[in-house]
Amino acid sequence: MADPGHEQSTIGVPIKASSNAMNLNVACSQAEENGFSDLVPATGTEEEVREILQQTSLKLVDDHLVEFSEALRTVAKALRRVAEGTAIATAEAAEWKRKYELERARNLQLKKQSEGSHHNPFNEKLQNSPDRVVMSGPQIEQTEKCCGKHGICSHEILWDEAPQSNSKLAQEMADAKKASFKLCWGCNGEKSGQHKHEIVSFERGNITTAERSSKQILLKWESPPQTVLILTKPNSISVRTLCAEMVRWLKECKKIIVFVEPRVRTELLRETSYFNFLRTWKDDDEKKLLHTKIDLVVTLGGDGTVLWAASMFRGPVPPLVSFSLGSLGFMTPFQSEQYRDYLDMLLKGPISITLCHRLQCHVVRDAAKDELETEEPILVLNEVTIDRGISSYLTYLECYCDSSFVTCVQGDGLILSTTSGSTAYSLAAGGSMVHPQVPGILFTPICPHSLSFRPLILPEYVTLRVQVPFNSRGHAWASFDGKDRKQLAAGDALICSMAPWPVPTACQVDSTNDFLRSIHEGLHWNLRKSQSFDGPHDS
Ligand SMILES: NC(=O)c1ccc[n+]([C@@H]2O[C@H](COP(=O)([O-])OP(=O)(O)OC[C@H]3O[C@@H](n4cnc5c(N)ncnc54)[C@H](O)[C@@H]3O)[C@@H](O)[C@H]2O)c1
Ligand SMILES: Nc1ncnc2c1ncn2[C@@H]1O[C@H](COP(=O)(O)OP(=O)(O)OP(=O)(O)O)[C@@H](O)[C@H]1O
Repeated sequence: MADPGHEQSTIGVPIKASSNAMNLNVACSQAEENGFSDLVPATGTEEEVREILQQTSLKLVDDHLVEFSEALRTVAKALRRVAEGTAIATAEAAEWKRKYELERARNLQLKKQSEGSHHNPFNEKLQNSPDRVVMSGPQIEQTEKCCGKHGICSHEILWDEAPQSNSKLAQEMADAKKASFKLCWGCNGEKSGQHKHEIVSFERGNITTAERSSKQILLKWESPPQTVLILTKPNSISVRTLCAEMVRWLKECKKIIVFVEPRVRTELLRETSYFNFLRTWKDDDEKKLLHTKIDLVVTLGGDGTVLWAASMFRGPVPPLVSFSLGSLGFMTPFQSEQYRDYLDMLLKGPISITLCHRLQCHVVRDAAKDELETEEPILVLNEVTIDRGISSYLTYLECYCDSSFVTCVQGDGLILSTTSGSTAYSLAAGGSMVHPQVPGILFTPICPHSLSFRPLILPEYVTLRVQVPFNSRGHAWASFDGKDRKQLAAGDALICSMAPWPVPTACQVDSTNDFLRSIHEGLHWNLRKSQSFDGPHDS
């Protein structure tokens, strides 16, 4: 009798059994092809093999579907990024074109005004030269230097026609006529109005760069400062004592309105009710408006207090004066013992300042439907670190710079640092020390598991994107100036670019002198005993 579970074929073979056996063979070979051969026992019964194959084939289907949907998601995101990038680039190019046309129109007008009445130094030089070239076509002219007030200085004054002359040089010049060109801005060069000054000018076809980093800046008060915010390192008796003394002096000798943190006000009031005049804020909304009231911020503590002060301002930051009451004090150039003299000087002005750039960081969760759906931006003065946190696996981070793939970080993590943060964690991870006025973003790996991964310094206008890919074994953790750890799961990304609000920090002397003094005194840079004169010499 036939097995009730099996139909009979016309030749009396149980169909299901035979097809099952066939399927089994096919499935076995498929499993082997897919690298699951070790799962199929060599001496297993048919039932055991079938069970394993059912599990593996289901697992395979599931895995393939997951992989496929992840791949689709990645492609969709990449397409969206490309589309956004193109839109931004097109808008920027249009804006530059508009500025260029305006500038050109202005130049033509200037040329008309000055024609006939104006000696062109360039032409004069040519006329006096032995190989005199008689210029024809549009006159080459020196326009007044326009520095940023009118947007880009794009005086494109190329001569369109060949100079006419019988001289040999003129003939050679005519033969080697310089091709005209145009420079277009296709990246985030002027994103969010960060770059108000001209970047590149091209006069007579020569590309000339304007200075990108600012020279020493002086801050001059137009009206006397009236409000000072004092921020202090917590749990330090010497800091609290100095704070109380400084508050009294500012109020009584300088008639200054003093703000302190709510914690500090409570502490001081516990000592005496004299400090009732101290101002503070009640909630986050009031705190957000501080920059509209405060003329000068004073910090009493170490570098951590400077970072704390910067983190309080999520937009513009008032000028910051840091008194050293910490151990290292890389960013605290003023000695607290002479605070009266320094404050006297600073309240009068002018103040030599360093604009310490900050990075603006956005976390984009994979769950977000839209790339623009980010969490509140976080501003850092030193760096944002993406590391493996408590995970014991290597971090696996995909990094992009604008739309270009940079690398995959496989190691303990990655530091994206400002130049003023270059002497902090980035330095410890092997990054360069960079003068704080150099505009740039440091890209420093932490313990990379690779012999060839060297730190990079990228230009300040780029946008960096660090993504935890779906095939990462562990999560990553982002921390901001060493604080506020945030977990980044597979698919999450951190987007980082230069923030438009630097921290204007008062210098003791100037930014270069302060920087060099800090690396010598704080970090003992290149400390070595001098070679003695005593010994062999070049004859
Ligand atoms: N391995 C490391 O060197 C390491 C590890 C973690 C954090 N950090 C740094 O600590 C910073 C947080 O500082 P904190 O005071 O809140 O923590 P903290 O008390 O742990 O101080 C870390 C040290 O870094 C110094 N520092 C901070 N900013 C600096 C800068 N721009 N240049 C030179 N030295 C600097 C501080 O003076 C302090 O000695 C982070 O932003 C990070 O740069 C460094
Ligand atoms: N006003 C504040 N409120 C809360 N925390 C603060 C404040 N000021 C500083 N901190 C935190 O206190 C810690 C120690 O401060 P800070 O780094 O200034 O002192 P330090 O460690 O003695 O000095 P240094 O960093 O020069 O060694 C830092 O982590 C900082 O973030």
